[in-house]
Amino acid sequence: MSRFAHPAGDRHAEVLPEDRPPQAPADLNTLVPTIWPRTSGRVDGAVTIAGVDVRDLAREYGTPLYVVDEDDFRSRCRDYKAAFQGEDVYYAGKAFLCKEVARWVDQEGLGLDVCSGGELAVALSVGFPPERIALHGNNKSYAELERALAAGVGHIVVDSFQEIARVGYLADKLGVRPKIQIRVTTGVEAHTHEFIATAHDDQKFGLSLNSGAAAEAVRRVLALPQLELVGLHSHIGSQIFDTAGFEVAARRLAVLLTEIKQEHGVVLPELDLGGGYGIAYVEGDDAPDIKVIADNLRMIVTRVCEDAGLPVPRLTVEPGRAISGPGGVTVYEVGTVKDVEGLRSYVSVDGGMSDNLRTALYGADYTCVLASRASEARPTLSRVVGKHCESGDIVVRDVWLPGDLTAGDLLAVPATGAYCRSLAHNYNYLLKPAVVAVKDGKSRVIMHRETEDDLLRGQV
Ligand SMILES: Cc1ncc(COP(=O)(O)O)c(C=O)c1O
Ligand SMILES: N[C@@H](CCCC[NH3+])C(=O)O
Repeated sequence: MSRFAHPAGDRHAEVLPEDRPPQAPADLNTLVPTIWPRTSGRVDGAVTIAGVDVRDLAREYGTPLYVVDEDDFRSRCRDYKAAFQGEDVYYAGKAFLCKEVARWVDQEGLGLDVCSGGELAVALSVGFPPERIALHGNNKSYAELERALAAGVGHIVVDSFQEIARVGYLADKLGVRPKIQIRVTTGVEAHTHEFIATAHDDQKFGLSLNSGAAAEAVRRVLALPQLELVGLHSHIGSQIFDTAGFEVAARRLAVLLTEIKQEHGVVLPELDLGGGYGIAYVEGDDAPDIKVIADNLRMIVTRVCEDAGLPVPRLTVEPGRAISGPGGVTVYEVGTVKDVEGLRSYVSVDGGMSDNLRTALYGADYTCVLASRASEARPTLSRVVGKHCESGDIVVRDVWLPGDLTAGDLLAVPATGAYCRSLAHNYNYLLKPAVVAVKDGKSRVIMHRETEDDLLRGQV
């Protein structure tokens, strides 16, 4: 739970003036380990990531800048692989994908979840093995499906009756027999922001268990011999801390597996429980331990299936945020500092809602530190804002920053490795920042900063 959470307990609720943090932390220079990349620290007062000083990064590549700690990313892939040993882990590319990240995911032996033709194109462009790719999406086009089938993508996760017909038609046309999972809406009300909960009935994803649509989808897929129905899929939402929702979903899917066996005599070998594992954004956020989640999920599915006399299916999980989020840091340069008497200090940086939409979109919590030097100046309650023409353009809603903060200082916002670059946009024609990977004291660009030529290309 966030330090600044609303008393009602909704971590995404608007922070009201009376909810302001009661007192400043004793030391503004400390990097709280749970929210910074595994290799970060301070040297000479400045923040370093993987041994690289953020001042050098800002000088060499400019700001705003996304910094990705390669070892942090890879180590989290390994953590998931170890926790789910014998099962399948697919990285959800929507969290953050580029060619280099696709290579890391491939080298670490994970699968890849893509949900558009664009994500698929990135993966295929670096030779990501198609059999380890799963294609998701609630409105996959004929072109996207055809490309995926032609490439030999390992799983298509079907999301509607129309799509089942489309895939059936295309499989016939191409002479292939794709593996199909059915995305099931389990009716679980995940404890997260409304916009990122995906398993209650009143939303766009999946086929409802309650209404019988999921069971009907099973019938329709089984009726098409050109499709190989291999399993069920559920994704209950994102940034979830409370593991109970995963367990309820797993139980409900296992019940459906039993019903499928009774109705069709078919035993499905796979169960995909999706992603959604929360990460710490601010001090006090208590991210679930992946080993505990893995053990619980396995135990529940085993118990339900054994009770029903079913073989235990192979599990798949699809973490996105939990792999790329913690290793990412955004570095900004301070442009102006404006004290609003009796309220707070407004610190404007050179990016904003175009490089991190999450605060504006979900009221998400972030924190930040002065990164280019240490300071013992008096802590000042501050709001870090961007440079967009929008008063909701907030990067960090409430944070204590040193009172001597000034133009030219660098701020670093941790835990921005997921859903920041991937949600980036060009509002006000700001340029999407570069992404730099750091490792063993070295840095390299893995996504170039956009240029004005990029913005003007395609305009007449
Ligand atoms: C089907 C599916 N799998 C995996 C994910 C990844 O979620 P997260 O980044 O929260 O782990 C998502 C996004 O919420 C999703 O829609
Ligand atoms: N974009 C969301 C997560 C969406 C997950 C995809 N279904 C976020 O930043 O939290």
